[in-house]
Amino acid sequence: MGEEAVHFSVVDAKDCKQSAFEVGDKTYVICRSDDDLKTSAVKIHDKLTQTWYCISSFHWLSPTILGEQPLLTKSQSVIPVSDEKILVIEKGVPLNESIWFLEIDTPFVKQQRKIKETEVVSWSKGVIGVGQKPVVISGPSGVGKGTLIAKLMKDYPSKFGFSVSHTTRSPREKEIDGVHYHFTERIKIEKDISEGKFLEFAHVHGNVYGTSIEAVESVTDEGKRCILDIDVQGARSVRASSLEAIFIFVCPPSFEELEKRLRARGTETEEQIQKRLRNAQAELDQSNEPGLFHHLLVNDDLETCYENLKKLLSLDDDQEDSDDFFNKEDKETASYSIVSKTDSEILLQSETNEGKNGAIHLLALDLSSLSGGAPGRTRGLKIGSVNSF
Ligand SMILES: Nc1ncnc2c1ncn2[C@@H]1O[C@H](COP(=O)(O)OP(=O)(O)OP(=O)(O)O)[C@@H](O)[C@H]1O
Ligand SMILES: Nc1nc2c(ncn2[C@@H]2O[C@H](COP(=O)(O)O)[C@@H](O)[C@H]2O)c(=O)[nH]1
Repeated sequence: MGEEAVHFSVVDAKDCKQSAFEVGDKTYVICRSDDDLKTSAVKIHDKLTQTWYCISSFHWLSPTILGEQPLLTKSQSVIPVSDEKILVIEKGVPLNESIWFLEIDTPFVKQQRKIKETEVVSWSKGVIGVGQKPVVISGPSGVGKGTLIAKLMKDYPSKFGFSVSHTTRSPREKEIDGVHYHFTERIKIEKDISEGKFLEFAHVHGNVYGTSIEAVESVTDEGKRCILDIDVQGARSVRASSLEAIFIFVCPPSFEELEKRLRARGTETEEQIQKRLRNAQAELDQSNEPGLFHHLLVNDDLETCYENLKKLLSLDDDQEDSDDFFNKEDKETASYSIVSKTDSEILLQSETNEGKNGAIHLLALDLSSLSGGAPGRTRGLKIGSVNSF
């Protein structure tokens, strides 16, 4: 962007310790929590019912605030970017720690509001770049999903990361807590699910299995492509979520061969094997459903199937994550204020980062490619330096 193209329009950006914004029929106040002055609190005023939702002994008047919350710094710069999200820039931290969105009416928030029957908002950390799309692998029990994924992890340890699911089933011999699964109690997983910490969950073969938002995001944050091994119900839920992924269904060469593999694995009782085989038929029936899986792979000969899986993954035209900007320039503490906004771009001005000749450092935050990450992260931010003046 050239010098002449820089316009400072008057925008509704609040730059202070407490910010209030009207979006639709509601006013959102972002402020410090009374209990812990470093964390944020959100109060919501509904103009239609003239009701305040803030921490209260009446639970229906306390808003539910989901997601990891930003630590409040000396001040924030805040502006609504759409009817769905408010952008919050925290000051005095490295830029890649400073960009947050308060989701006020995204599909995820709408869904949670219905479930909880109260006001809900959700914090989501802004992340530069899109990362590679996660890969969801489904297929009947015993078809070889785990075997294929293990080979991929062994051959490409720096490229792929496994989404470690939670389950209420007991560990098998050689299964390690935190590596193969997070083995958990039903009461604990149900509480976490009700608090919106899970991307998806399902009752599978008599146990609860679920993918936490953290399981997926921690892999993507490491710069790796996340692999999910989940059943068809889970795949369906992820398909309906904001997470954009590649969906692969692994089929057995025959039902007889599937049964043979399941028995040969020797990890289930006869009763469990029968249950898994019944569920296998139902899963196979859904594998061709339009709009569910992008690819079907037959796992007959393991090596051939593995080669086909590798081909599918390398053919995918995902963009590489580009965090060059942060690597080069902005690991250091920065304080940026919002100075102007268009539909797709926000201009930020550094307060501390003046150039040698006293020039003001400007950054353009491009919101045009925001893509659905799992709730908890807003990926697809692009950022670039604007000519100083
Ligand atoms: N192509 C193959 N040919 C023969 N055996 C195979 C093949 N692929 C996997 N197996 C074997 O089949 C058994 C089941 O494989 P695996 O545990 O990977 O299945 P899975 O789909 O992950 O099952 P689950 O959903 O129950 O976790 C294992 O003993 C594995 O070694
Ligand atoms: N919906 C989900 N399904 C999951 C998850 N993790 C695993 N699974 C599926 O469960 C069955 C059984 O697994 P097992 O380890 O007991 O053999 C298998 O189909 C997995 O794909 C999850 O987080 N969500």
